[in-house]
Amino acid sequence: MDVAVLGATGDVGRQVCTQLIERRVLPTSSRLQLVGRPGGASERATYGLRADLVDAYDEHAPLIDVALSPRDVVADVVVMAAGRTAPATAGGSTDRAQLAADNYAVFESYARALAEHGSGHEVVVVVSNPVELGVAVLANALGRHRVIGMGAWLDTLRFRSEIAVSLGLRRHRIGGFVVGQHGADLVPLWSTVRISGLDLAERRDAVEGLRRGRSFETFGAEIADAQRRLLALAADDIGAAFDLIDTWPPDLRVVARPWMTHQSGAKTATATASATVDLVDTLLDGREIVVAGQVVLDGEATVGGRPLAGVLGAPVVLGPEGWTRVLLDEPAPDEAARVLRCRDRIDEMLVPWGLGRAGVAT
Ligand SMILES: NC(=O)c1ccc[n+]([C@@H]2O[C@H](COP(=O)([O-])OP(=O)(O)OC[C@H]3O[C@@H](n4cnc5c(N)ncnc54)[C@H](O)[C@@H]3O)[C@@H](O)[C@H]2O)c1
Repeated sequence: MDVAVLGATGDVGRQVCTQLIERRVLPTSSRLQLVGRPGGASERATYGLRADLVDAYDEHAPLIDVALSPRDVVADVVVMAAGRTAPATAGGSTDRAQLAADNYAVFESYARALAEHGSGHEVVVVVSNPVELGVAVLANALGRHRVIGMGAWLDTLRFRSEIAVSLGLRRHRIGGFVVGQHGADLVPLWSTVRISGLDLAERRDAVEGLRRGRSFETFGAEIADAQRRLLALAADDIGAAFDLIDTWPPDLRVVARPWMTHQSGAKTATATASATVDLVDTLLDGREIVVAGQVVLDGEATVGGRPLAGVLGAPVVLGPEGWTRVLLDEPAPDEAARVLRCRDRIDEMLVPWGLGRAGVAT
């Protein structure tokens, strides 16, 4: 099985390539295709990255080659990590509408090329932001079951980690999913949280303690306030900003910590790549595993009694040919209301591209 990484020399792309080899997800008989842009710095760095990876991992590296045109992408799994990112500076614009305008052309060029020249079976893992736009564009061209955005899986892993830290447990003892839109508009589903070793009543007590009497009715305002406070603090003392995050409840930390990490200049490339490689590993493995991901829904799940359609992060079964089933039970009322608002905001973002709920091909 072969993997292509689009935007291989970017911060995320480079980490994805490194972790694919380092974690031995790709056997030596497979091929890793590094995809860059022709001409200039990208072309030079793509060849350079190939040489560096071979230098580092010669004994167990897969075959590594370079492609510089969307039509030359050949792989079973394609990781879309190309395109612009929000500036990694304190107060830098995180305007997803502007990102959408910038990255639409990148999504579209690869979607068209894969539809025309691909095998018809590639599965695409979308990392580039806005993840929801990337998923909509690629699903429209390739079919919705072959495209999954990794943002909801990364958010899910972060939610589990933050709960684990608060309870003094390891992450693998925590279950539960984050759905919705990647970024500040995510929906951590407390109703899906499971804690191994705790019965129903103990779990309910633990979750109530962690939520500190809050509901999602005020979550949007809490996030905006948290970001304002962090920006003010980070200007003089970034350490104090991270310390402040530690005092907040887990669902707020899930949004605030990666936001601050990106704004600190470090970006979130390592964790993003790790969650992406998890999904690639699952796709290559041949087994079906429940993950969360941004997918194009067509009424497979209902929330608040309404069938969900369009792009949304949701728990899905992922296997070698893409995602199949959606495993989303009716959430709690405040969660359902936030999911529906979030779905509407994604839809608004997609409408200018003709990819709102009404325009998404299924
Ligand atoms: N989903 C997530 O959780 C998550 C987390 C972090 C970053 N991201 C997103 O991932 C994307 C990459 O982030 P980054 O930090 O690596 O950015 P980066 O600027 O470091 O790298 C982007 C790379 O894309 C390449 N590129 C641009 N257009 C291309 C094209 N048409 N073909 C091939 N390559 C092209 C650039 O040359 C560059 O190497 C961004 O959209 C960012 O917002 C997503």
